[in-house]
Amino acid sequence: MKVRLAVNGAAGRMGQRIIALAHQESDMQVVAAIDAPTSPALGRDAGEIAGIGTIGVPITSELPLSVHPDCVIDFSTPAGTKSILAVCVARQIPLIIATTGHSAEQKAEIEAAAHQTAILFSPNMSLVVNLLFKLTRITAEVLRGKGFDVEIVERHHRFKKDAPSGTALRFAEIIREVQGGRFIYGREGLTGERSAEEIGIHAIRGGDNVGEHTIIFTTLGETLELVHKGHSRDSYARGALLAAKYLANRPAGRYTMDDVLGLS
Ligand SMILES: NC(=O)C1=CN([C@@H]2O[C@H](COP(=O)(O)OP(=O)(O)OC[C@H]3O[C@@H](n4cnc5c(N)ncnc54)[C@H](OP(=O)(O)O)[C@@H]3O)[C@@H](O)[C@H]2O)C=CC1
Ligand SMILES: O=C(O)C1=N[C@H](C(=O)O)C[C@H](O)C1
Repeated sequence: MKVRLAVNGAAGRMGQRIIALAHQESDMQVVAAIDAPTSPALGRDAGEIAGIGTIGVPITSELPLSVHPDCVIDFSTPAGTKSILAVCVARQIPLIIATTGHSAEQKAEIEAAAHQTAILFSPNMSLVVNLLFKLTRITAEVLRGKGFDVEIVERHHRFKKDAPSGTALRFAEIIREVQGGRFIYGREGLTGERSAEEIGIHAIRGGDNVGEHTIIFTTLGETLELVHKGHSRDSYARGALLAAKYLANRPAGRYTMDDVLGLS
């Protein structure tokens, strides 16, 4: 049985890679491709937009009622997540939310929706970034109370709409869960000396960088840096496809990339 996949944000950078890589999988079939109601890609074939030739799936502004996917992957915008979340809840379709930049209120809505359908919500679908979440937690536990300052630096392409990245925020949350502290977004002016509880978060934007994150643990005399550098969006896309195979036909509930990757 093939996993029937719908993609939200299908004409975007990630949506195109999802469609291209899913098309290569013998056990997957792209059955729907959704994008913004204002998208110039509406009505065009999703495979052509993704650069792989026609696949017989037009880009639409909504999930057609006649199409029944086993799973939806969302790489869009917070507004795009809101629309597809309502559809997936109403139609009981498992949903992978890879979009970032949601408000606290929207994150709460996503968590609540997991009571009604299967939801996997992760700011990063890469295997090794998810491993780095674990390594960061271990490092924070070992260095807790030993006088280390923690700062997080992320770099992304000039087109990215949200800052800091969802992944940087997740790293910061992990530090705060282990050590306590408060987030400081960049610094400017007469800030005074750094206080021990600060967790600095810094966003660099430029060029075509597909994503880099550095978690800096620094003290008087030495520094430890944990670094991930993405080279291609395909690392995120492959993780999302693995997640779709895992989530298809699961009952309602909140699932994580740790479940998918066996990192729990
Ligand atoms: N979790 C992860 O591993 C990763 C997450 N991301 C996140 O995924 C998201 C998308 O990234 P990226 O592909 O680079 O961005 P793009 O801007 O290239 O793609 C987003 C797509 O969503 C479309 N869109 C906008 N509004 C809606 C809507 N209401 N319904 C459906 N589609 C809509 C956009 O259309 P239009 O351009 O016409 O507005 C665009 O085609 C971002 O939030 C990014 O941070 C990215 C990479 C990895
Ligand atoms: O917009 C991107 O490109 C990325 N966004 C995600 C994030 O905000 O964490 C993940 C990855 O870094 C690429």
